[in-house]
Amino acid sequence: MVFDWASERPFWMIGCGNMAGAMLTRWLAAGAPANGITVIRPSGVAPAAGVQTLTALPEGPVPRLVLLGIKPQQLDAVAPALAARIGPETVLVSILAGTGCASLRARFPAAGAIVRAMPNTPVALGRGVVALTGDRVDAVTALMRPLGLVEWIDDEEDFHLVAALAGSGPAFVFRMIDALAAGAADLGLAPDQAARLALHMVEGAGALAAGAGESPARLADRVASPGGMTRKGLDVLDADQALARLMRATLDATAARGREMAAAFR
Ligand SMILES: NC(=O)c1ccc[n+]([C@@H]2O[C@H](COP(=O)([O-])OP(=O)(O)OC[C@H]3O[C@@H](n4cnc5c(N)ncnc54)[C@H](OP(=O)(O)O)[C@@H]3O)[C@@H](O)[C@H]2O)c1
Ligand code: PRO
Repeated sequence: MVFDWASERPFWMIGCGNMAGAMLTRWLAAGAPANGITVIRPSGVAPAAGVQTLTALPEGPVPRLVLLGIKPQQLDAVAPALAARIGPETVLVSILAGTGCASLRARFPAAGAIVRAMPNTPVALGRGVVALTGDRVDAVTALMRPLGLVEWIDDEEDFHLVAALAGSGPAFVFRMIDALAAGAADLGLAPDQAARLALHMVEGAGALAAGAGESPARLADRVASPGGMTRKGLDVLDADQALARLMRATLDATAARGREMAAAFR
């Protein structure tokens, strides 16, 4: 199913910062009509040419689609006025981390459907991940398709972990790129050259893993020539499950904050 930009309007984007802006960038690049989207944000700064950008909700018909792209801390400032404009024909899609469907339903009781989405910033290139939970709306699946991999999550409780892995994940990879470059620089390479090598290596390795049809473990074995040098490095990562434990602890701390936010923004 292809998203029908002509009939799914008005389409309001409430907030259009780093994350919603990345989604908009991709939708426009994939052919969405700029005049089919209205952005509402306090700064009034148009995120792209041709996109109607307002500082307050527009007059006129009830929106078909609302993408909530504000921070969870801003929800209670935004919800009352927005709720008054939403009707049963409205599908509300929220990208707010740690803000459950029940919290959204309590604030937007008239909405026809409520979907939580957890995108990540690589959606700007159409190579992101968008996890979805809540009311299963085919049009939302179609809307998210141009952004990258779309996955529905059955149990909303899993969404904290999904958000940690897919939503926050790019930040962890960016840290790893920096750590690889810093390590090489510390061992003697010129820092700018180390940064270039680390970045392109990760880009190529990710693309290879995505297209290989083989597990990352198998691909790692292919790099580690018997009796060669890579195995010695893998041994450092694998000793006492050092990397696996670090990744687990990273995801655990991230998801725990999601649960904490869910408790705070009930
Ligand atoms: N960043 C990520 O990688 C990521 C990934 C997944 C989910 N998320 C979720 O995405 C949401 C936004 O995060 P972000 O990183 O994009 O934050 P951000 O860059 O700070 O964007 C927040 C947006 O909210 C707008 N805003 C603030 N008050 C508003 C109001 N009263 N009415 C309408 N709009 C208002 C801001 O408008 P102005 O720009 O005009 O000030 C801005 O466009 C969060 O809920 C977060 O959990 C983020
Ligand atoms: N960025 C948002 C946060 O840090 C949600 C996942 C990615 O809260």
